[in-house]
Amino acid sequence: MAPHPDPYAGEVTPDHEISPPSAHFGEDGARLTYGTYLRLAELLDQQRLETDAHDELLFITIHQVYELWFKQLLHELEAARQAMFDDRLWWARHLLNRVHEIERILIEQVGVLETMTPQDFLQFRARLAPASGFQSVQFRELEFVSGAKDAAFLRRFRALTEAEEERLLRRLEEPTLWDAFVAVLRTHDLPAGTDADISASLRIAAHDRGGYGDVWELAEALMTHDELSAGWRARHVTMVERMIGTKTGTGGSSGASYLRSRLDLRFYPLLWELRSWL
Ligand code: HEM
Ligand SMILES: N[C@@H](CC(=O)c1ccccc1NC=O)C(=O)O
Repeated sequence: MAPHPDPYAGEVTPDHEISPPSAHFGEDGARLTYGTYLRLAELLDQQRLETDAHDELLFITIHQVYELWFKQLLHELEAARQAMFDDRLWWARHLLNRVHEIERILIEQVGVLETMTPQDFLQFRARLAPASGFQSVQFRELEFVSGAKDAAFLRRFRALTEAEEERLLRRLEEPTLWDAFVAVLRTHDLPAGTDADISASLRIAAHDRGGYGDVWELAEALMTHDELSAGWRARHVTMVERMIGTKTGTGGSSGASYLRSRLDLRFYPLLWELRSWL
């Protein structure tokens, strides 16, 4: 058999194949480019350093990437909540699986920031106060939507804009993922009037996966969201201890010991308790 010729061997792609002069697929308006679609001029102009410390760009970039993912997580969790109210359990699970993958990235990403040494961080740390991750509105929104509503955080925020305060107040009013899950139990004729009812219903679903497989898998997906959130808190605090030891935080808290006090937070305690009774 004749050897298969490489059609591109030794050839340079002609210019007309790189930039066709005529409109191609979907190019009618020819309005968008990579940069305009993604708003790169704006995005890449948002890293404004307070000092000339080398590592400050990394510090800002990491936080901005976190906030972009937080925005995406809120988008997915809102849709997952609606899917549960609509009893579209496959869609809720699909979205929660995406949430889990993003959350794994958020944990993994801590390692990038940890390549910064404490002494390099100290070159610009003092300039950050009183700013702190404590003031991340989207982080608190994620906690509220997930089920850990705590109005006390609104009072502890410094200098919330009106829009941010409105967003947090709305999150305090609207249903949580747990409320939506309880609605799913009811839709599937499982009692959910009290915590005791819910626990009993969870046991029924756990032991009858033929009958309640979708409900069980959804409970497990919420459990994974809870576990990964706890994982991020644990990863964050070990990084904090490595970076600043027992120093107080720029946000005015006791620092690592405040963060340690939040490690036991669980969004869905009934799902965790269930394990003891299976
Ligand atoms: C050098 C790296 C970091 C250090 C030393 C650090 C330190 C701290 C400290 C001490 C606190 C307690 C509040 C206070 O400042 O008094 C805190 C809270 C917080 N930090 Fe960080 N942090 C770091 C990186 C990050 C990153 C990359 C994020 C990602 C968004 C983040 C998000 C948060 C959040 C959301 C809180 C509030 C936690 C809560 O109230 O449960 N931090 N951080
Ligand atoms: N709270 C940190 C400083 C810090 O990490 C930070 C400062 C400004 C904006 C976001 C931050 N990230 C997490 O707390 C500290 O006490 O060193």
